[in-house]
Amino acid sequence: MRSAKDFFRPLAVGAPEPVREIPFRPSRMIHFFDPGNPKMAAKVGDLAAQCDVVLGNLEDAIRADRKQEARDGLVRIARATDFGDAQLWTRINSLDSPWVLDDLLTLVPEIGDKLDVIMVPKVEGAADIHYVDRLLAQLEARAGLTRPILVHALLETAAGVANVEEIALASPRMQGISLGPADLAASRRMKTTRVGGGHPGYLVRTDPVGEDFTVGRYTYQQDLWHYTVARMVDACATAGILPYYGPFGDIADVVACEDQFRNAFLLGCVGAWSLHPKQIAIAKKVFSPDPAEVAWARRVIAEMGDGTGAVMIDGKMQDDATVKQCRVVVSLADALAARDPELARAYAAEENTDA
Ligand SMILES: CC(=O)SCCNC(=O)CCNC(=O)[C@H](O)C(C)(C)COP(=O)(O)OP(=O)(O)OC[C@H]1O[C@@H](n2cnc3c(N)ncnc32)[C@H](O)[C@@H]1OP(=O)(O)O
Ligand SMILES: CC(=O)C(=O)O
Ligand SMILES: [Mg+2]
Repeated sequence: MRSAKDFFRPLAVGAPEPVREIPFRPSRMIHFFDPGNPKMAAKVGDLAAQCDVVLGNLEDAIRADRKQEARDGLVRIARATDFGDAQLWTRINSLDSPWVLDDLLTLVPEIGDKLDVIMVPKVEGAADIHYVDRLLAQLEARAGLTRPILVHALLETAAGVANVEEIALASPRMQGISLGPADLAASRRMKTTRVGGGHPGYLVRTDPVGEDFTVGRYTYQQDLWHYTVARMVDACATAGILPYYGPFGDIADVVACEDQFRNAFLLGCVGAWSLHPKQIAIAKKVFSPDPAEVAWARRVIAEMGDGTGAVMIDGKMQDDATVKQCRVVVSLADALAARDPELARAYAAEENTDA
């Protein structure tokens, strides 16, 4: 581990200064596209207008014989597209794969000035981030980049979860972490065959009511991802970086997707992945605080004055700690409204109703 005083020094001569704080940029949905798929490539401009983040995926879901096509496609798209306020991210291949070196050696010099964040899959510990950190610094210096490319880790191995705190703190480049439930399930030897979401077999059951154990008992399905998401959120909050739920693979089930995203939102995540255009609106809805909640939070802040002491509002006790929660909601709402005029109008309309 680097000493505290060296932490913010560039890792290569001529590399840009590391950032001291991760900028909060709206990232409610990280929309995945295959840059080698002409149909998807043609939609990237439109997707950038609707999404906070568009991500050119080079890793899983891109066939081995199409890796180069995807990489070349991403270079073309990045150069040709005006992304407006949207961020451009990529997911490179895993560090043990035969493709990752070409990914980095191509993308940083060719489009390093357009890439905001590089997502690194299957991160197992701080050493993986340190490797990418140094290599990026060398490549940035050679390419003459003036802004560091940030790094996002994908939490999808048992070792990664065991080391999530050190991963989050590994470098000033660390922008955030996403849950990767599919690979994580395999790594943990979970007995599921899904990409995220719950499982009807993972449940608790009420006690028996008589001698027959089969009657009169209710079951409640539990969230398979609660522990990991909560741990990831704590690691990210401690490190000052951003946590995300990952993908929900049952594209048709828009209802369960919304539930899974909302659990993550309530636990502290700032966004989730959209794998299909249908999931963009779900993420936008879920990860934008509800207008009524925002109006309530503003009221609590206003009525609490300097933020200390205790008051009753509509029968509910408010004190310093509820004001802090309300500030989280309001500052997120303000940041999102600054980028999303439709949301700004919804917040303003709710304020006017309330007044
Ligand atoms: C576990 C993990 O690692 S998750 C991350 C890796 N996986 C991914 O990135 C998957 C990304 N998504 C996809 O590849 C696709 O959405 C699939 C394969 C799941 C489904 O694709 P399709 O069968 O084509 O879906 P569908 O027929 O509903 O598509 C409707 C339209 O949306 C387009 N579309 C589908 N997904 C996307 C996308 N992610 N981005 C942009 N356009 C898309 C299709 O090209 C199609 O376009 P068209 O109307 O011009 O023909
Ligand atoms: C997101 C991802 O890569 C996974 O779930 O494996
Ligand atoms: Mg994966």
